[in-house]
Parts: sequence; C-alpha cells; structure tokens
Amino acid sequence: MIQIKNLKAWYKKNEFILKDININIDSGLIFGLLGVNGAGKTTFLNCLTGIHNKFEGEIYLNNDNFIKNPIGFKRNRYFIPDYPILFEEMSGFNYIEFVHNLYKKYLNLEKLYYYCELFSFNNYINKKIQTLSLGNKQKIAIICGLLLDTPLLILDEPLVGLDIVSIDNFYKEMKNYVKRGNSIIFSSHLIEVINSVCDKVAILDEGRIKKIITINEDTNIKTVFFKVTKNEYE
Ligand SMILES: Nc1ncnc2c1ncn2[C@@H]1O[C@H](COP(=O)(O)OP(=O)(O)OP(=O)(O)O)[C@@H](O)[C@H]1O
Repeated sequence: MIQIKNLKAWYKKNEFILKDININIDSGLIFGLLGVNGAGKTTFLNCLTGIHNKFEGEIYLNNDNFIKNPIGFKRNRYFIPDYPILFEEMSGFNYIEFVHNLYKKYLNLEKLYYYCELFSFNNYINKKIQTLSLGNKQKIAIICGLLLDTPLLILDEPLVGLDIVSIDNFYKEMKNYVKRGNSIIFSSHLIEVINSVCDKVAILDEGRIKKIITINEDTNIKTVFFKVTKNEYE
C-alpha cells in the first residue's frame, strides 16, 4: 500500500508544481496517471523515486517512510523512465547484475533468460549497452524491473521505442506483476493503453489530483478526462 499525504513539490521556491496531493494506492493494482503536458506527472513520479527532492509531505510504501528511511524505501521501488539512463559501457547482463547487487537481491538466471526469450532479447543481453537501439535499451530496464520484483514499480511512458510484440508481452507481465501483490504506477498519454491495462486512474491537472476513476467495461476515460481538464471533446 502506498500512502501520499499533503505532497507539495516545487522547482522554484513558492511556485508549487504539485499542490497538496493526497492519494492511497492499494497493493495488487495497476494505477494509471493521466494529465496534459505540464500537469506534473513526471514531477510526481520523480518525487516517489527520489530523483526530485524539492518536496514536502509524507510518502509511505508499506511500512517504510520515505523521509525517515529513504534507503529502505528506495530498495522497495524500481523506476523505468521513458528514456532509461544506463551505464553504457556495460553489457545488459552486467547492468542487471549490478542493479541486483545495489538492491541486495539474488539474480535468478532462469527468470532472466525467460524474459530475454519473451522480449526477443537473447542476442543483445551480452552486447555493450551503447551499441543498442532505444527499444533494446528500454528492454534492459524492463527486464531488470520485472526481475527485481519490488513492491512498487514506477513507469513513466515506458513504451517509447518498444515493438508491438514486446508491448503486448509487457502488458501481460504487468498484470502478472500485480497479481503477486505488488503495485504499479503507470504514466501514459495513451488513453487506450490506460483503459486496457489499469485498474484505477488518477487525473492530474495543474498539479492537483482532480479525479480518481475505477476502470470497468463502461468507463469512458476520454470523456471524463476532457470534462475534468475542461477541454472540448465531441
Ligand atoms: N527542471 C525544471 N525546472 C523548472 N520547472 C520545471 C522543471 N521540470 C518541469 N518543470 C515544470 O513543472 C511543470 C510540470 O512538469 P512535468 O514534467 O512534471 O509535467 P508532465 O505532466 O510530466 O508533462 P509531459 O506530459 O509533458 O511529460 C511544468 O510546468 C514544467 O515546466
């Protein structure tokens, strides 16, 4: 369970980008984040990952308090951004092994090769990262995140560059990931994707959560989104 209380974030003092965000995310859910450009999605996710530290408020992940136990908190979450920043001199294998050491986790080779097979990555896992295409770099972060199996996986537009087969396999693995009791927070501009993958969606607008929607067959997120963000949509 993730609890966020009174979260405010800024880049310049007294100019709040996130304005008092309060949200609880239950375990076992894929939680989507929707918002127009500049709404504050990346800033929000960067607060949760620890990349952005100009914030106040409280963030809990299960029993870990982000402020009081940042190392414990960080070991329980993994972040996949739109353009992963990896150590380009390493191979994918070495990078994944390195990150497992940081998280103090055992690297399960059987699972690693299962994911390599699933994402057609067998031919690239031992190549230097700097020689790989964007989509293949993305696959390293995705495979690493799935293997680490942290209670919280944070995704910021992670599908840029992935081929359609890999995207489809990734959706299936996201669903398996939360079935194990973990949570995923997933930011995307692709409403159809949010609709088919997420259990709940928060609409972030001008730094505030304007609405939280539970997705079911009848939900028309697009209509709700346009209404909440006061854009025209026919
Ligand atoms: N490094 C920065 N310095 C100053 N302002 C910033 C910085 N990064 C983002 N901002 C501002 O914070 C606001 C929220 O930006 P953010 O990147 O979080 O939005 P977003 O919802 O992720 O947008 P997008 O959909 O375009 O990725 C914007 O007004 C942006 O200009």
